[in-house]
Amino acid sequence: MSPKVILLFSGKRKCGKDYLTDHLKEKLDDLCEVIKISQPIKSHWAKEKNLSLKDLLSDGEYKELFRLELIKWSEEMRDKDYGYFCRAACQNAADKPVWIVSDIRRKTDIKWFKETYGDCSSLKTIRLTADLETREQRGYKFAAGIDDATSECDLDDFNEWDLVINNGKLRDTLEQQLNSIMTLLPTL
Ligand SMILES: Nc1ncnc2c1ncn2[C@@H]1O[C@H](COP(=O)(O)OP(=O)(O)OP(=O)(O)O)[C@@H](O)[C@H]1O
Repeated sequence: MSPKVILLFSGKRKCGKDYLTDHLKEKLDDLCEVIKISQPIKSHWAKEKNLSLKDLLSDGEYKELFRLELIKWSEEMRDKDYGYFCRAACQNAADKPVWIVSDIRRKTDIKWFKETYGDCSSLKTIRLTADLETREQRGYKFAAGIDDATSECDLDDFNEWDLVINNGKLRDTLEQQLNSIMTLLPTL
């Protein structure tokens, strides 16, 4: 069964995607399922390449050895099938009225969700923003090849968000931020 509402969250590194979606999860509790598109990438790759997922996920030389290849492989998969990782992430998601997708990165991610669930679910897109100084205080440091790549920048010029939430300086309280998200939900 499809969820009633799918909330698609996006934002630059260290803007607080995990922070806000974790708190939203606490608030909605059993009504929701949190989905991370990035999660299946490594497990799919490990399976495809017959590698140990444990070794791949540990912070060792093994991971470094394959990092570039992993990025290249995931780009190739996306070129062939832009819904590949979205589909993989949703495949095992629990049957809950609300899905919180915490890390959309591309216009094609939004396109895939609209095509796949748009007829039966209400889709809402939410952009989290935070000023550079705040993000840096949270540990962000520009990395060439990552922060200037498509996966971090493709949604920078998307401007059809249902809701934009400031999570930097002069942000609302957490409760106000969560309430603004709740206004997007129908009565569940
Ligand atoms: N509104 C907030 N109040 C206090 N701390 C916050 C707030 N938002 C985020 N943080 C903190 O900032 C840090 C970065 O946030 P978080 O990990 O949620 O960012 P992210 O967007 O998921 O980052 P990444 O894209 O790198 O995974 C965390 O330690 C988090 O607890």
